[in-house]
Amino acid sequence: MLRGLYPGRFQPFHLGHLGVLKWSLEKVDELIVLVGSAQESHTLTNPFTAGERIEMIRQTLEENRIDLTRIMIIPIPDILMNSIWAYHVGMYVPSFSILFARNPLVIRIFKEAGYKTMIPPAFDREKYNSTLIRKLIITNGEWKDLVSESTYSFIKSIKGDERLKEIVGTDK
Ligand SMILES: Nc1ncnc2c1ncn2[C@@H]1O[C@H](COP(=O)(O)OP(=O)(O)OP(=O)(O)O)[C@@H](O)[C@H]1O
Ligand SMILES: NC(=O)c1ccc[n+]([C@@H]2O[C@H](COP(=O)(O)O)[C@@H](O)[C@H]2O)c1
Repeated sequence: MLRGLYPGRFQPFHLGHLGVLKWSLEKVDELIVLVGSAQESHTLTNPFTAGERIEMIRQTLEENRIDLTRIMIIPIPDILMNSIWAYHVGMYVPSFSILFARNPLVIRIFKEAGYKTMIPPAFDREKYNSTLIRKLIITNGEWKDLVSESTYSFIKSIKGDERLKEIVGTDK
């Protein structure tokens, strides 16, 4: 049984993340989606709580009829020491043998810790990136099509868009 790990902040989870997840699931039997920076929320770069991000991911998987028995979604807070981060992660998640990531720091840390790493293709990265989505939310731009229908509805239901705008002070 082959298990993989896909870390990210997922602020918010978008269709590029979904592309990576589907691609990774073709390579392994089970995938751990690691929700990083779990301690963060209510900031410009990290507006959503770990729990909210887990809901977005889970609802998107359900919407896309992805077998949830093959996926674990696990939150993890950051630590101050990059050199031991892979071991810290190893303590929070079931064993895995392949890392899926495009973030160079993450790849480096896990390579040094002896893990096999695979770099997924970029899925329309100019369009599908969370920084752009957060910017569009703040400026009242069109971001609906960059996330799944369930993520869009979920963010609206928790008034996550209003939260983000209030944080940066552009709601007035
Ligand atoms: N469109 C995409 N195609 C392929 N990989 C992606 C895409 N978007 C993000 N990733 C990868 O998914 C992982 C988690 O990404 P992350 O949660 O940081 O999203 P992001 O869109 O890069 O967010 P932000 O803009 O807030 O930094 C990283 O390895 C990142 O490179
Ligand atoms: N020292 C640490 O705690 C450490 C090191 C590298 C990445 N991370 C986390 O892993 C996640 C990586 O995701 P991104 O690719 O979205 O940046 C982030 O939440 C990041 O903070 C944590």
